[in-house]
Amino acid sequence: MWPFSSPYPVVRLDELRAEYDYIVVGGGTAGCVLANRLSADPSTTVLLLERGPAEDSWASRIPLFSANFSQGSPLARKFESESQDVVGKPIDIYQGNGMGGTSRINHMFYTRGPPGQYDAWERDGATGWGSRSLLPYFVKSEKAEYAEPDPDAHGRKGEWINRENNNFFYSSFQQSVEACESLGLPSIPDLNDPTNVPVGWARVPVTRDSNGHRHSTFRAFLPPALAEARRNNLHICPHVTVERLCIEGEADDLVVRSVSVIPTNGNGNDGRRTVSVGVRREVILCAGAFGSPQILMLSGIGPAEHLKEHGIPVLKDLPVGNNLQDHFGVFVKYFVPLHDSLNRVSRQPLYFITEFFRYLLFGTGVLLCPVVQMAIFACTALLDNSGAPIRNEKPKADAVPDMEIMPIAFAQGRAEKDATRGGLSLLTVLLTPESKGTVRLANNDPRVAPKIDMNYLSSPSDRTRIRAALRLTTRIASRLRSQGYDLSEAEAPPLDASDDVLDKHIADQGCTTYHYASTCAMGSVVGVDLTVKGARNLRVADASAFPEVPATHLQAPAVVFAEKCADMIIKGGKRP
Ligand SMILES: Cc1cc2nc3c(=O)[nH]c(=O)nc-3n(C[C@H](O)[C@H](O)[C@H](O)COP(=O)(O)OP(=O)(O)OC[C@H]3O[C@@H](n4cnc5c(N)ncnc54)[C@H](O)[C@@H]3O)c2cc1C
Repeated sequence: MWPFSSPYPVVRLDELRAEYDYIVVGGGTAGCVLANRLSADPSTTVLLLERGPAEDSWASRIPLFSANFSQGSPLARKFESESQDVVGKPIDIYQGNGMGGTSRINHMFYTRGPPGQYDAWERDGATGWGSRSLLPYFVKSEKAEYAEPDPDAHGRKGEWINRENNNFFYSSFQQSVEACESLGLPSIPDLNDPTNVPVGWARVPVTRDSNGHRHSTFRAFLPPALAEARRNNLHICPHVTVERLCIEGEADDLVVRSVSVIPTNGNGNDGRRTVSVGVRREVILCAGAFGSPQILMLSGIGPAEHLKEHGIPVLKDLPVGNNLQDHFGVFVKYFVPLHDSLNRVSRQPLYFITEFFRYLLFGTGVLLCPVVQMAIFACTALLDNSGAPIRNEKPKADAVPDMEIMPIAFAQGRAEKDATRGGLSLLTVLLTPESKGTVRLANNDPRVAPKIDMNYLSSPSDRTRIRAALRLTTRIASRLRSQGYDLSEAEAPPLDASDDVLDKHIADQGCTTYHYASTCAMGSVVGVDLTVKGARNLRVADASAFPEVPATHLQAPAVVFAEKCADMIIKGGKRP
């Protein structure tokens, strides 16, 4: 129902019950799924605790506005990383802050990831996490709203809508398709069908509903009518920060008894007003790749030496916060005609007003945020020294692409400053990094961002592969130009650039792609049932639990981790 006719049914901190069966910490991408599934049984009580707000305004659902997270949105939280050697400065990190979490501010791409990667996880010991085991969970949550989705690969009855971008909004996308095909990178007909070889170019589906609104996991899994219907057994409490878990027992038999919560925006005495809520069965952490390890460490589960430095009694020595991964990206920027670029919006106010009314009246146009509609996936091992795909080396069905190029019909920097031209960025991304960073406590305050060191390109193989990926990118740009597309270098290395020139470009244009993962990795921190090692009733089910960062965009895998976690909890019965 939209707009809301009555306020969203939330529960205040002072209204919480003394005890719940399940407490879900973090109402983000994964947390909304878990709260939905666990509260489906009316005899089960569930509490969902979220640091940010629950309001879901009209503007926050318009794709273009809601993806503009860096302009001080209350739904986004900004951190600064430690200085990164590769770019010589800290990088800005953003995460969602509010019900729906990062699915409220992200770019809405719905991509599941290559089946070969999940199968490799299973071979490495993650029993039950192979592609065949995960497919039913992808299908369960999905409502695929396109013409004829293959029923073996897609769901049509789930809660979470995704749809294809049928027509290309900017001509650079069609030009990129032609460039790919002439270079020997074929079409992937359906990026999310596990029977397709995941190498080539593909249209990227997005989580947007038929009204042209962002379909976050908040909208999908906890819509107002459902929250209202379940208000007796599902309590949703926004604007609170989980401080720590109160845990009893010995190192290999820990039991969480309660969760300590404080108001997020409180100050002075109010800010320290701690409420303790008891848990009968389990606590599930869904506070994201920075929040979940932070809460574990504040609760005494983490690297022993680090906890001692902060005066935190060590309950369990685990490598929490290690294994931080992200997809490192490098912008390659070109000038293109202004009319073929989102940069036009800021140059021509009249154009923006026309597009605004076009969206209001017809639900189409630039406010749908059609700046990325296709992406290119390749394996650097199958490129020659010049970056061109080797024609007689075909990837296998279980290939895991290690690079992605996203043509983005927008560019910052020089392209943004030129009033007469627009920008096109070819964002070149390393999908299977070997480099690992860390998340560590800055201090003992749960509201203070932890110290984040991404450690990008610390593995020599990562640098070699990002250079190879950039060579393919410049080759694609060269094809665009030879096809007659009006493109010239803004901030881009030339074709056949040396390693030194590429390294300088990487230092200038390296960036995060916001895919933070694996800080409570399966295998080292949680087991295959997502239970924290040594704990009886504590699981982690969000992007921090991935054994490694999936070679794709992360929201669909995060939802699948939540789906499988809920299924394991429901089938497993009572704990402890
Ligand atoms: C700008 C951006 C664009 C992206 N684009 C895409 C895309 O197009 N497609 C895609 O697949 N992926 C994309 N991603 C990545 C993807 O959205 C995230 O990896 C994924 O949504 C993370 O889900 P999560 O459940 O792990 O965490 P989140 O969704 O971040 O949820 C964590 C929640 O926990 C809350 N929380 C944290 N600490 C506490 C605490 N102590 N107490 C209470 N609550 C707490 C937070 O407020 C938040 O709501 C993007 C990410 C960003 C930042």
